Amino acid sequence: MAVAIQRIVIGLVRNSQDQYLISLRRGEQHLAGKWEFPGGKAEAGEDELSALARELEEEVGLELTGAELMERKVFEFDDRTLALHFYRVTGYRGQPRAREGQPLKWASVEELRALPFPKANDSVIAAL
Ligand SMILES: Nc1nc2c([nH]c(=O)n2[C@H]2C[C@H](O)[C@@H](COP(=O)(O)OP(=O)(O)OP(=O)(O)O)O2)c(=O)[nH]1
Ligand SMILES: [Mg+2]
Repeated sequence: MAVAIQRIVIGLVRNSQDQYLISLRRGEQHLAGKWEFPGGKAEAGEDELSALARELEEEVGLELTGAELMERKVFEFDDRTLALHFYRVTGYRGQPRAREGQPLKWASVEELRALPFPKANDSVIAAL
């Protein structure tokens, strides 16, 4: 039987200084030690924009008001295959806060290029 590939939604949130919101994956998480843009797994039957809005609220306390799809890719990690949906967040309300206790910061494109991110992020970061 075919197994559905896990859908992941990811938000690139940019501030007025052209910095992007990132957090550190930790502990037992897949890809611990890598930085990431906020996001996570879409639930069964949940559309991707709803999932993105939910993840941004849960992880960083932002209310999503607009987003555009940047890139969609299926990526095979050593141990799993994910369908990643990268969105450029075009509107949001609120100030970001680390609602899950994760290290959270704003980083310039130059800093993003120097920090460790999952391999799946390479093309999106290159496009910024
Ligand atoms: N959030 C996020 N995940 C990424 C990025 N790049 C990348 O390969 N991933 C991978 C890591 C994870 O395997 C998956 C995201 O799932 P997640 O672990 O954040 O899931 P979740 O927020 O729903 O958390 P959980 O409830 O399962 O703990 O996508 C990225 O930039 N941001
Ligand atoms: Mg997550």
